[in-house]
Amino acid sequence: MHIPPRVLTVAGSDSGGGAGIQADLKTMLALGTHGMSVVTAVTAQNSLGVQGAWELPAEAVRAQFRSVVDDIGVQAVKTGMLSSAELVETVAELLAGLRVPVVIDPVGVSKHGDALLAATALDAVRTALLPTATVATPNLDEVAQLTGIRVEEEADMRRAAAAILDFGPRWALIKGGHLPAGRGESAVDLLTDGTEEHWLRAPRHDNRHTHGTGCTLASALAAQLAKGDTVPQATAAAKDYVTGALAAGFRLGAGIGPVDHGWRWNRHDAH
Ligand SMILES: Nc1ncnc2c1ncn2[C@@H]1O[C@H](COP(=O)(O)OP(=O)(O)O)[C@@H](O)[C@H]1O
Ligand SMILES: Cc1ncc(COP(=O)(O)OP(=O)(O)O)c(N)n1
Repeated sequence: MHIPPRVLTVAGSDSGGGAGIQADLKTMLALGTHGMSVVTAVTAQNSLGVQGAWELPAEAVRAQFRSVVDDIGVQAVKTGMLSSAELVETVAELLAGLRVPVVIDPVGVSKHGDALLAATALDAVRTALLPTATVATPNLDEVAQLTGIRVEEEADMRRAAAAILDFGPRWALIKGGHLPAGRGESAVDLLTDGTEEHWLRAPRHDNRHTHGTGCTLASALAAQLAKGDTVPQATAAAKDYVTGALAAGFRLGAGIGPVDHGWRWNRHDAH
């Protein structure tokens, strides 16, 4: 009997299905793993933005985590929207007791500019959550929030990675999706543990339907780690998956549509 590797996401729900828990579980399935979830918050969200958000009690987060870990077991974990300092501290404490790869996506603000993490939680992210990470995957806005460093060109990404590594994750993956791009430029991310450096480049797609890129990349990375990849191998495979999903992103609603998590099976001709 084939038993797929088990991957856990600890994140918020996106009612529109493009980001958050929904993106994570679709990604985990697409990459041949069994996805499981600890829901931290529920958002009313669609292609136009976040219309509301409700956090779950810390006790509910702890109970979901224990139910999954103590019975089913996990081979990798990914975290996303954690909402408040209390939930960041709760999740950090739970992760500290695990001996599996952990991908921390320090989600701060959605693509539409809606806050998904309280400003008062940033210290807990720096001091409690990031030290539990095998890989931390901030985008450039999250780098600025956490370190004060404004990345304006590729060369700044090295300094940003060093500042993120100072908080204690084993690897930093600095996502360059928000870099101002010239025509024909690539979408570049930097993975480093302070010794090795891997620059990941992919064709930049001029597609506005990019909702969920960050969640998708971090979940793909966790799924690949659960399957036994090294961090550089897992990151390369995750980058390939998110690039394909983004290229196939499609229009839904009146705003920014989602990436296509089923792009390896589906075909969308009209964007
Ligand atoms: N227009 C694009 N074309 C190709 N890849 C992109 C594009 N925008 C972002 N990416 C890639 O998507 C992944 C997520 O990056 P980013 O958008 O920066 O994160 P977030 O969704 O957390 O803001 C990264 O690998 C990044 O390089
Ligand atoms: C519930 C929830 N979690 C995380 C996000 C942010 O997702 P991300 O993949 O960074 O995508 P964008 O929001 O930037 O499109 C979210 N929106 N909702």
